[in-house]
Amino acid sequence: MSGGRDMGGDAREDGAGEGAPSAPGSSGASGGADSGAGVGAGTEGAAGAGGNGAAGAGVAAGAGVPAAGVAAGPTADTVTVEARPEVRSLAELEQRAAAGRNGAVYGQDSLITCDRLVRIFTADGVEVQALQGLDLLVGKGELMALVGASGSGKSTLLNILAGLDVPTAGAASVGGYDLLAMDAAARLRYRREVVGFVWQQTARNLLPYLTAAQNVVLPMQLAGRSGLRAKRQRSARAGELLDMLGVGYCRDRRPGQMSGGEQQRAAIAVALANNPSVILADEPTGELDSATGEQVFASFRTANEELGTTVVVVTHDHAVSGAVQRTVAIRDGRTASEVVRRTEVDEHGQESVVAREYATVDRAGRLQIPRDYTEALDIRSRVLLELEPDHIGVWPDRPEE
Ligand SMILES: Nc1ncnc2c1ncn2[C@@H]1O[C@H](COP(=O)(O)OP(=O)(O)OP(=O)(O)O)[C@@H](O)[C@H]1O
Repeated sequence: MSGGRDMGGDAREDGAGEGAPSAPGSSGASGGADSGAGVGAGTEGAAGAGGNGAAGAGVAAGAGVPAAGVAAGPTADTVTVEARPEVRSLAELEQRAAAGRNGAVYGQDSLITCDRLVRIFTADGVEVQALQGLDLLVGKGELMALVGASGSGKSTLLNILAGLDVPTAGAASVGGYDLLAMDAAARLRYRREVVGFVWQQTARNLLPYLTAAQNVVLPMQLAGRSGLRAKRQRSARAGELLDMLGVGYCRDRRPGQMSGGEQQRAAIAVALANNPSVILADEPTGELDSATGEQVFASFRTANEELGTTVVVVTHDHAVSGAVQRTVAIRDGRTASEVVRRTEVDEHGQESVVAREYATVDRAGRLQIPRDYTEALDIRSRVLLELEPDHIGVWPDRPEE
């Protein structure tokens, strides 16, 4: 992981600045002791910064062409800070356009790519913009969470990724499937073979008149071949999946004979039945007590670690959002910030998990400054930007003293 905006050593697990305000500038990551809301882009991600004479020039955002541009790199996690050079000639313009065309395609190495995704609902003549140009990349094998306030667009996004809903505009792909261009047959294949889904309501995940094993076999039957050998293989796979998730003893029980946690773990086995690339889960621990929720989350982790399945969980559960490698916060239909956790080993060999919060820079170069930061420094409509060799300073727009 390179670049990104280190918003403080202690990440706020609720993400998106939606939790309790934290003191801005406490990270010590920005330049200058009196820098206020200085934004310290990590030095790794600042390649190319300060490459021309524009560095260090104070610029009032919104007042003409800024001298310093912040542009998203090839992935949402890679932030390239570049000074915007003056255009000198037509030849240079052409050269830059060609470089753009030949550059890395956004999300080309990701399993899930959402590019400026828009979803507008119309109800009773009123338009609701549930997704407002959302960018998101998820790598193969990731275990990540989506968080955000109620109504921020999480379920809308998950339904699109599940192939249950179609975006109004933008682009979205999962495992090479273009979610806007699939015909009915491709959509069915996608939902059977590429994604698995776990809902919050336990009753929605399992058919009540089938045993746990029969529930796991069902998607394989729908997708698979007939014949005795295939039947035995399906049954064996159902048993293996239930065993792997710690609910093998429930294989002959119907949902009504299982606890909520057991049902959710069996539901994960159902979602895994056809060996999907990704499992999407919407509040899978929402109806469970914390101890049971932890067991269910452990099953997602097992699926991720043992089978390499990518897992995307929408959650309000802090135990879940705090335990994944990456937590992306959605605010007002856009990705706003993310917390990335890494295990670091100190000089005594002691391991600890270090969480850092990053602000998202979207494809147009827009950066959302968390509300508690802007409020703390009374930042309103504009800020001063200063491009330094290894970071960008963001300054409140105060009248000259
Ligand atoms: N089918 C629909 N018709 C009209 N508006 C909708 C529809 N589905 C969602 N919305 C609206 O879109 C916005 C985003 O809703 P969404 O369910 O995605 O939010 P959410 O972040 O999942 O919220 P929660 O955490 O409460 O589940 C909300 O304003 C919601 O009212």
